[in-house]
Amino acid sequence: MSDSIDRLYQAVIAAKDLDPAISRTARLFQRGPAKMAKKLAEEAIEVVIDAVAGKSDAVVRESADLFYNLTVLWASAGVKPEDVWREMERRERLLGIAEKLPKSPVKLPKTAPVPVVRRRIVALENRLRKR
Ligand SMILES: N=c1c2ncn([C@@H]3O[C@H](COP(=O)(O)OP(=O)(O)OP(=O)(O)O)[C@@H](O)[C@H]3O)c2ncn1[C@@H]1O[C@H](COP(=O)(O)O)[C@@H](O)[C@H]1O
Repeated sequence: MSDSIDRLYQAVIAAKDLDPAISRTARLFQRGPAKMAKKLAEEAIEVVIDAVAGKSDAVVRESADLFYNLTVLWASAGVKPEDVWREMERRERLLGIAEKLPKSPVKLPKTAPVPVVRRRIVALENRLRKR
């Protein structure tokens, strides 16, 4: 999937300085981040509506529109896809570590200094399951 988004991002970068009369991307860059954000939000809502309605084909189409508008906003904000992939890999490693944390707090001998109470890292799926 990331290859497709990387290619889309390159296409968006290549299109942003084209004639706005023929390129939607150039038109979005001409109108600026607020318009880009509005389009992205609209697409996100369209994905939600179609998903709730059980229209999976429409979810596919609207998700492609969502990814397009997201890459446009990334480009405008100076974000590259690899920045996002790096953050996702960091979280994967972090959650991976969380998986290895003992489920119950570690029993420390009385003489040990009182540990700084940190928010226990709970794996994402556990958090979702508790909702
Ligand atoms: N991947 C996309 C892409 N996905 C979706 N869209 C556009 O986004 C629209 C979907 O948003 P909407 O549903 O809001 O469509 P709309 O209602 O007609 O739009 P508005 O009237 O609301 O502005 C589609 O109709 C497409 O025109 C895209 N436009 C361009 N790309 C790619 O971006 C690159 C640059 O293309 P140009 O912008 O055409 O130069 C190319 O590689 C294209 O393939």
